[in-house]
Amino acid sequence: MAQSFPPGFAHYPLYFDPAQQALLIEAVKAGVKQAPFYQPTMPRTGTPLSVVMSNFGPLGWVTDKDDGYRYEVTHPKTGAPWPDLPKLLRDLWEDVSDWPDLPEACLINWYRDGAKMGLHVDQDELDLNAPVVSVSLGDPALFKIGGEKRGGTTAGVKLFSGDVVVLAGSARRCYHGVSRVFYGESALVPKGGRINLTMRRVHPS
Ligand SMILES: O=C(O)CCC(=O)C(=O)O
Ligand SMILES: [Fe+2]
Repeated sequence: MAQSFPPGFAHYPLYFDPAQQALLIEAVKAGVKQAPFYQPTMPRTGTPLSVVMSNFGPLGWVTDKDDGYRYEVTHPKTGAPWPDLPKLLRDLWEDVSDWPDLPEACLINWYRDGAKMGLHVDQDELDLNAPVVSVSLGDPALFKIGGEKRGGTTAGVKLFSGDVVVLAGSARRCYHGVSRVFYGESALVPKGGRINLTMRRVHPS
């Protein structure tokens, strides 16, 4: 049977060409010079996530043992504001989001060897109507998306460097995750692996 993706899910293969991907990597390198990757941990248990993270934008998504999932205006380790959202990402949002306001946060996930992301719903935002727009760079990954309730079947798509995914409508409230990264297949990310950039609105427009 054909896989079924929820309404509002969109995949734009190779939205960014290799030259634009290289520019995005330069922007990430500059960003993490100002706001270094840090090791996020799960609420309560303190278990480390397998990705390391940073953010662009006025708000950054962070998590740690004591205070859990939340948005912060400053980096949890340096206390400095997050770097500005790069123009290429702003332009992408304006092109594909169909939303009147710019995103407030852009999470930078770095998947190194063996990293993945369990099924979850992005739900720390005060408005779940604005879409989530995400960019894949570097190694390919298997992205899974199911329904609005936990459990049940998922559909899967292999995301390659330069691909963009939009979660709007129902898909915005659906469980999704990254079940594996094909580590070492791309040479784009200087220290290897996959970079994912996920833009979100936090406050209602
Ligand atoms: O890495 C991806 O493609 C998905 C990331 C994600 O779902 C998230 O950061 O909430
Ligand atoms: Fe997510």
